[in-house]
Amino acid sequence: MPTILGQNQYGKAENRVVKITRDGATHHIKDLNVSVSLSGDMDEVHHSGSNAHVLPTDTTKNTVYAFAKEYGIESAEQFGIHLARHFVTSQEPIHRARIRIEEYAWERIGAPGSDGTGHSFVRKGQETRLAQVTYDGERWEVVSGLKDLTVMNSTDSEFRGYVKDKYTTLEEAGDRILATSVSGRWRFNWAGDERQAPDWDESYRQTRTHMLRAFAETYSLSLQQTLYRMGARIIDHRDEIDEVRFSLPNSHHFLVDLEPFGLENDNEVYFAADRPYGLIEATVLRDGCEARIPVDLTNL
Ligand SMILES: O=c1[nH]c(=O)c2[nH]c(=O)[nH]c2[nH]1
Repeated sequence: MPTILGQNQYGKAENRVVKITRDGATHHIKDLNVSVSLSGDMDEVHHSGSNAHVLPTDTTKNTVYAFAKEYGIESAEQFGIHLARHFVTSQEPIHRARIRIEEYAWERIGAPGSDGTGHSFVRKGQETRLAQVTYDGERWEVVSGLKDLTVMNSTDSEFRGYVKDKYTTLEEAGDRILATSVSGRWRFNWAGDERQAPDWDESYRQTRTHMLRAFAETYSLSLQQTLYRMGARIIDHRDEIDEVRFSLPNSHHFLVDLEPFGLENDNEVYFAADRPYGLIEATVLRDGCEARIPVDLTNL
């Protein structure tokens, strides 16, 4: 049977790179997990086994570490841009590079110069920051995001007025807990001019703040409505972002029946279920813009 080669890509996944920048006794940490994925004129290695076009995955790993020294790590996005540009412009057979980065945040233990050492850190238990940079020699795409940002509203959430059929048992809730672990991605409209690049770190901080403010300040009629407000607030306030997608598990908190113990449960004691969970997912777009973030965020 004749066969043909379909989509293919290769590279070194999950290069763990930690960069310490020493400013006298005050040190700074960048802790990244960098995955390189290259594609292009790679038919021969699959068909005949010729490696003539193959830059070894080992080399792509080495490049990540060398670039941490040569360019430093200003932000995950900037680091990804250096790497993507390098692979596409230095290797003729490579036509497209996709760099995915997870960033783990560290917090100082104490303040440098007062009660801190300047070199002691505790890993932040909150979200993981994400960045993906794709370059094909012409077009850039930068998508940033986060995962595992766990948030809760202990009131100002209800869920009523939904469809009821013969299988519906859910009681309407006028005052419930709304909790989720945010997985979000946002796509920049940056076209590749370094002089017009956003301040990636500041953009991340602001976007995260808008997302959290919208979660906190929305009187929620459903998680779907809260999701839309979170996305719309980002699009409204951040000109550099055209598209936001969220995947929000609805972490259900069920009131426990305390009656068997002769106790009243006045919206105080809940069972936090871990599964199953409602899964609410949607994209919010700037009007006139195209949706390009994949529907399934585990694919990004
Ligand atoms: O915010 C919610 N949206 C739903 O679609 C839904 N479905 C459900 O059972 N509970 C909830 N909550």
